[in-house]
Amino acid sequence: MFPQRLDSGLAYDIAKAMMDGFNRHYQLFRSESARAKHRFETADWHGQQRAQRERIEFYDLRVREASKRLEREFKAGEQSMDVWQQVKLHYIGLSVNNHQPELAETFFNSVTTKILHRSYFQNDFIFVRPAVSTEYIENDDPSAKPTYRAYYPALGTMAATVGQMVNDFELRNEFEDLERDAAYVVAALRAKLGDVKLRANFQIQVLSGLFFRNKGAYLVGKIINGFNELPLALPILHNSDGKLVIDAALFGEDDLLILFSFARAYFMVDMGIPSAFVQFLRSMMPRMPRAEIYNALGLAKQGKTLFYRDFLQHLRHSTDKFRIAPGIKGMVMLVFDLPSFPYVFKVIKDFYPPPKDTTREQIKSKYQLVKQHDRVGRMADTQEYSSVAFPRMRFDDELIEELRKFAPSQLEISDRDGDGNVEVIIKHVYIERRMIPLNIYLQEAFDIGETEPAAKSQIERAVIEYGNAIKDLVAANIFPGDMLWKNFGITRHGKVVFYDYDEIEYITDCKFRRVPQARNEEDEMSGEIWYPVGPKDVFPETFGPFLLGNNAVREMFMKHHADLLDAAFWQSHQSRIQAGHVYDVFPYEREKRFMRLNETAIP
Ligand SMILES: Nc1ncnc2c1ncn2[C@@H]1O[C@H](COP(=O)(O)OP(=O)(O)OP(=O)(O)O)[C@@H](O)[C@H]1O
Repeated sequence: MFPQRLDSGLAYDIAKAMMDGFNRHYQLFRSESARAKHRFETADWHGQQRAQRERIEFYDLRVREASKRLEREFKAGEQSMDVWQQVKLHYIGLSVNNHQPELAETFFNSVTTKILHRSYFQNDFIFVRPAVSTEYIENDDPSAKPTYRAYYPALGTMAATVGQMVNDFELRNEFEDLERDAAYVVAALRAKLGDVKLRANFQIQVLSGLFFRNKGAYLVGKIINGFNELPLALPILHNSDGKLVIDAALFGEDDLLILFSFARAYFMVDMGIPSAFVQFLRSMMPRMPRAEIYNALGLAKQGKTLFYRDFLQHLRHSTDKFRIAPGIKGMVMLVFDLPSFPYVFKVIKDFYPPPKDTTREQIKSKYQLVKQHDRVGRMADTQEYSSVAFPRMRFDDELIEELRKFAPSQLEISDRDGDGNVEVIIKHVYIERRMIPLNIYLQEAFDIGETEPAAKSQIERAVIEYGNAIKDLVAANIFPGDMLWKNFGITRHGKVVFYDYDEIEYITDCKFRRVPQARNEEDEMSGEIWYPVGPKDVFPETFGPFLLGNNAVREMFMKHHADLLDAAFWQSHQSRIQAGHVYDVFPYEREKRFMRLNETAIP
């Protein structure tokens, strides 16, 4: 029932306390993100990674704080439905002039569902879709930064403008040679645009917050000329003397999609009006769901909320059925998908056959580790959901049987809300981007015939990228544990990404060993492992037989990545990480780096 009158003072107080809780959350989130600039300037790389990790926890802490306060001060959980209806209306009123109303609504949903018993809250009490618009929000405070700045260069002043764009961020460090770098950017732009005529509206718009991640800072903007818009990102790094350089110029949607990929750590950006940042970024990457843009900006709860809304809408407007995901079934995870929807759903099974020796808690902690770790473009991000309800009629019977058999504790089939529609309710599920499993990708090439040029280049790409993926993971202190092809997927951009986390370990926790010399002929001939193996022991020489059964694959692997079969490779990386070295991770190809231009200039 819609309340006719807002007559409960208590409802207002609850709404106000909730909004205070949200504002406190966003203020802390924002100042932690803004401090990334200082960490970048002082080359505090460990601090940057720690902050990236810790910021993920902020949201849940603030939700817990706010719900405790509401219980303590207002006995919020004992209030009537009428009061809660009014709380929501007051909250909408308080959100109208807020600069992050969409986040405030999500915060309201989190706190409300925590306080009210699940069966008690209905959609009337929470925001199932936005109530307050995020269009045209501006901060009228004269001291506030605008969301983006516009520059109007002429042909002859382009390099000076690029310099100005960078200087406007007022980074404290000196540049090695900003004029030179600006000239590189302009040359790269010329090469990209060719001889285009500059139209009256020619301009460069630059988001006013720098994007920080690991050891990099990124200027993000777009070039507008006539009806064309070209996305742009300039990575700024420290050189070995602590001076700054623009390392590359990234142009176009694809380069930006790789920079903002779901397989990387979230950015730190000082944003007054996050929805305006999202709109700007979406105009550059129209195919990237808003949910993933919010995730990339570190606003993961908003990402989760939007993903779920997109998913429900997709369900309403599609007719296909959920099915067991193509590929080799997991021993630990039961994976299913909806063909028309580009994500997979992963449920932890109730039991695991040997040699798997793990528990639900351990598996969850590995997924959590990946969430908090720098994913270096090589590990898919997952969203964790509990009690997700799907329409039963959209489920393939074979999939229901599979769930009944392997994950009965996670499955409920019932008409939970009594509306006559039977639902499949899954207690706990991870959702992540769907990729083509690498074993399937390779098999496609084998089926064409390994001598066919198209198949050959497909195998080559897969094997080289697979090795590169493992090497990036190693640099980030991750040992994948299970390196079989089926545990990696290939993305739309041809990047190989790892997605099977249950056996993941830190490189620094592993013991990389050579296989000992056989003691006698019997040992040598034995098909069994005759030497003692500790729980964290890894024998890289033994990877070959599992991975390299196919000749074409073997040849390519040995050409590019034979070092992965040598314990010394792993040991040397381990020592570097132990010595505190933080590796550079580039979300763009080496060929794009300006450094290469400098190198070629050296005789
Ligand atoms: N993101 C994804 N995109 C496409 N397919 C996927 C994805 N994640 C998993 N799969 C499919 O599901 C299968 C099982 O997934 P996963 O490897 O995560 O399970 P697991 O139980 O941990 O496996 P293992 O038995 O190797 O430990 C994969 O082999 C693959 O075929």
